[in-house]
Amino acid sequence: MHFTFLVNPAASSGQAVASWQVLESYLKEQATDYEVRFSQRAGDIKEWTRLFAKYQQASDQTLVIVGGDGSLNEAINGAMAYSNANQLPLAYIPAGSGNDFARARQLPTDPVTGFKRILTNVTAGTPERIDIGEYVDAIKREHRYFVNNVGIGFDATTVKLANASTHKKILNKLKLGKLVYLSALFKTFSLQDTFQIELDVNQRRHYFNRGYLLTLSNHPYFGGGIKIMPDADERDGLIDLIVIERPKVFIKLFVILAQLMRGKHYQYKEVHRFTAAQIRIRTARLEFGHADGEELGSRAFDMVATTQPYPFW
Ligand SMILES: Nc1ncnc2c1ncn2[C@@H]1O[C@H](COP(=O)(O)OP(=O)(O)OP(=O)(O)O)[C@@H](O)[C@H]1O
Repeated sequence: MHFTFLVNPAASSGQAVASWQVLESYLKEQATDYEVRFSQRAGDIKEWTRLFAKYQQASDQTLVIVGGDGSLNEAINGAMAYSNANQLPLAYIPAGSGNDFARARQLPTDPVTGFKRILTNVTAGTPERIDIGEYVDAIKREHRYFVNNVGIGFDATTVKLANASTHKKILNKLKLGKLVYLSALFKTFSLQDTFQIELDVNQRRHYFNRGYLLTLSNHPYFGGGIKIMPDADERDGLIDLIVIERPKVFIKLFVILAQLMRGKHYQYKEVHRFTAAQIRIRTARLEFGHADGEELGSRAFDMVATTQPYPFW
């Protein structure tokens, strides 16, 4: 049994390297047959996974991604770029700052415990099938997969501002990464405007004039541990969507967001929740978007989103 580790040394502002070092000592101690590659830049993990899926599917080699949600997103997009028919099971050890995918699957954060679990599943030959999201955007002619969420509006603007933060690296090193998002969040309140949304769900069309936050998801979590859709199920083969409109009275927005943190936001008329096999989303004006925390830029969207099960060790 041979393991190939793809490590993103930039994940969690460099802290992923420490996770890898802990794991590597264990691998050496156990005389595990392994090799490791460190990504040099964004895109490496996607390309390496694509090549791995292409050339090594039949062998007893296991690919293990060590990084955050963005690294896993790259791996899925790489694996799916090669083949839809014969999916390459992926193993994943969370070492990012948000780690929402790991949270949803209750994966251990300790890399050695995580690896032991992977080893057990690989030995038994039983990968677990978990939904991954997929969308096709007609405006950008874009086809992408995501492991957690796609966001348009509020959360995407927060991602954009947090990534642009000049203090991100330092605060992450001090384990104060949440402050970056908190400060970006406050800026978003002053910057984010409302936008029109048109949805097609189960042969019905829905219009929202005061769209503020739109999140598509495979599971309950977004934004590094916030349960935005507590009832979303990552194994039901359905895609989950929430739209929050900005209330006419601005202060109510804070009430809704505060209730969101307690999982009690569905009661408000500004909160709209959908689950379906397929959802079409159209927005008219330019809005920021993100997929698994990776920026999609500022654009109008016309996307059809679905899910499909994917094998993970
Ligand atoms: N060597 C590298 N240098 C810089 N960026 C890289 C490198 N390798 C990969 N990346 C990019 O780093 C970004 C962040 O990675 P990732 O999402 O895994 O970590 P994170 O942001 O700390 O975790 P999370 O998404 O769980 O919060 C991704 O966009 C990925 O493409």
